[in-house]
Amino acid sequence: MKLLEGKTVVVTGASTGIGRAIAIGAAEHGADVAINYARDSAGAEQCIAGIEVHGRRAIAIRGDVADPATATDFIARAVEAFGKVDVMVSNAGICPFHSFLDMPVETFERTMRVNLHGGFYMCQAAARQMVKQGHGGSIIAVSSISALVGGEYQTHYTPTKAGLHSLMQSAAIALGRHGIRCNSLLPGTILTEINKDDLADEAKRKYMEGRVPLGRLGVPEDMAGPAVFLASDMARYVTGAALLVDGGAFVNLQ
Ligand SMILES: NC(=O)C1=CN([C@@H]2O[C@H](COP(=O)(O)OP(=O)(O)OC[C@H]3O[C@@H](n4cnc5c(N)ncnc54)[C@H](O)[C@@H]3O)[C@@H](O)[C@H]2O)C=CC1
Ligand SMILES: C[C@H](O)[C@@H]1OC(=O)[C@H](O)[C@@H]1O
Repeated sequence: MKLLEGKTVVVTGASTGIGRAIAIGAAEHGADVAINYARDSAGAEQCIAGIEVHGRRAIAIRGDVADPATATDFIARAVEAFGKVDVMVSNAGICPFHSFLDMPVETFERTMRVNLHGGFYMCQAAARQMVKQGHGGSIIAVSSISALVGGEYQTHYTPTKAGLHSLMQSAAIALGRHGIRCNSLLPGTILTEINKDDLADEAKRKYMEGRVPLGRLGVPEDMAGPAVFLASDMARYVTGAALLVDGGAFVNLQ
């Protein structure tokens, strides 16, 4: 069964990793997809090809999500191409691992701007379009298990992920009357570019794997099904919720 037939899905930071897998998963379920990407044109092209393989239309628009103008431009270009926006997946993010006591101001501020401010601008721009269209919609923020737990080298990052989930809770209230659902997706540890260096440390990787009851770290494609579910009418009464997709890592205390 195709869950997103006839829908337009927009995904930020989709040239790689989780964003790319969600964009392609949405196309597999019948959606036309607009992707935002920062710099990696080759990655964006691969994502477009992955969408088109499923017989769906795709466009890629370059832009830094930290700039509010990127969000209005992205939504306008998606509407120009496909006529509407039904689903926003705000996925773009960075996690430059760094210790707390000597965190450079620029690293802290950039992480905030990309992850939290960027997510706000993108979700707001999509919501404005959905309200104008008048037939509801679904907004998904890619938050993290890190919204729930800390990380020694992620003191600048985990607050952005908690903030995104909080944003979805408040937006769910603000937008419920318009039939727009807002939820967050909380991936556990997923093997992507964002943690390639961190997990190159064999001991760290083994430790992280050992924490997962399902016995392996995640891959980007593990996020596609949960995102498609939240985007689809199967989740028509789900809003303000957080869907943790971590192989069971969070509950594995002892
Ligand atoms: N990999 C993991 O273990 C987890 C990742 N996440 C989140 O998933 C999201 C996707 O990350 P991954 O796929 O893992 O890593 P990734 O590094 O492959 O993907 C991040 C994407 O965001 C894009 N991006 C970064 N800054 C941008 C900007 N200023 N403007 C536009 N795009 C920008 C990158 O170009 C890249 O395509 C991030 O928000 C991350 O925080 C959440 C939980 C776990
Ligand atoms: C980048 C990290 O490996 C990753 O990001 C998250 O949000 C997860 O909690 C992991 O720590």
